[in-house]
Amino acid sequence: MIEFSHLRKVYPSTEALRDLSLTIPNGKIFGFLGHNGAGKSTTLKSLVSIIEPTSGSIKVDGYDLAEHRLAIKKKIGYVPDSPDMFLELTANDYWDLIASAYEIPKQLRTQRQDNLSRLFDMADHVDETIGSFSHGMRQKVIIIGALLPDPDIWVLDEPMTGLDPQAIYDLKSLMRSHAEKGKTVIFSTHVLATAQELCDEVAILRKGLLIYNGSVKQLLSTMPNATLETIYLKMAGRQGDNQMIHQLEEDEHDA
Ligand SMILES: Nc1ncnc2c1ncn2[C@@H]1O[C@H](COP(=O)(O)OP(=O)(O)OP(=O)(O)O)[C@@H](O)[C@H]1O
Repeated sequence: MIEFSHLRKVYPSTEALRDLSLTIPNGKIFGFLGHNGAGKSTTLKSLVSIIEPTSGSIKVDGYDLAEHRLAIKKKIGYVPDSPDMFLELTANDYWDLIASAYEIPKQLRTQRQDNLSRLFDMADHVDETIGSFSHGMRQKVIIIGALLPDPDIWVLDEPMTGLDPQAIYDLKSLMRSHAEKGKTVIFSTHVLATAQELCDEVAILRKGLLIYNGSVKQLLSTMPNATLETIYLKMAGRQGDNQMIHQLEEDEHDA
């Protein structure tokens, strides 16, 4: 279980998170939704200790993150929002780094790496540099790296961006089966159909504020026949969206 308590993050020009409190249970797929700049990545980066919150606390299985940082980091596999890192390394070099940081026994590492690289169609590319890969292939390298230590907690920041349909399908299956084992899967996405299909619970952020936290089923039951997209746009979207779109269309027409 992960508990965020009164989390705030203030950057020099923005208050990215405003008093965020929520609990993420084990055994569920938990989605963070929100417009660009809403605070999703800031929340996930705080959980994986890439940034330090201005105030508030995070507990993982009852242990305070600030006091047990290293032990908690070892439980987490993280996919950042951009895969453009370590471009000069080969895929295999990158996974080497992860394997040594997480102290994965050699045989286990070989077995998991083989399985994951075959699943994600990367087996023929392990000795090529990450910089030579397409965006989707880079994303696959990062995903394989995050899953290599078989961490209990998956923290995936927009993990499907750039992936091909087969890889999206496979990743969704992996996420579902990880949650079914009672483990934790947290991800952010802008694709509301995916969130509706995959998430047990969601948090919707708007300009750093939590505006909904609860089950997707419950949210859908508030508006019969509506999709998560419709409900989300009513809660987090711009007022008068349709009016603005009509105005744009009219302006185009007049030009
Ligand atoms: N390193 C930083 N320095 C200054 N401001 C930052 C920094 N990182 C994020 N911010 C600001 O914090 C706010 C929240 O950003 P964050 O990346 O958490 O949003 P997000 O919901 O993940 O957005 P997106 O959907 O575009 O990825 C934004 O206003 C952003 O400009």
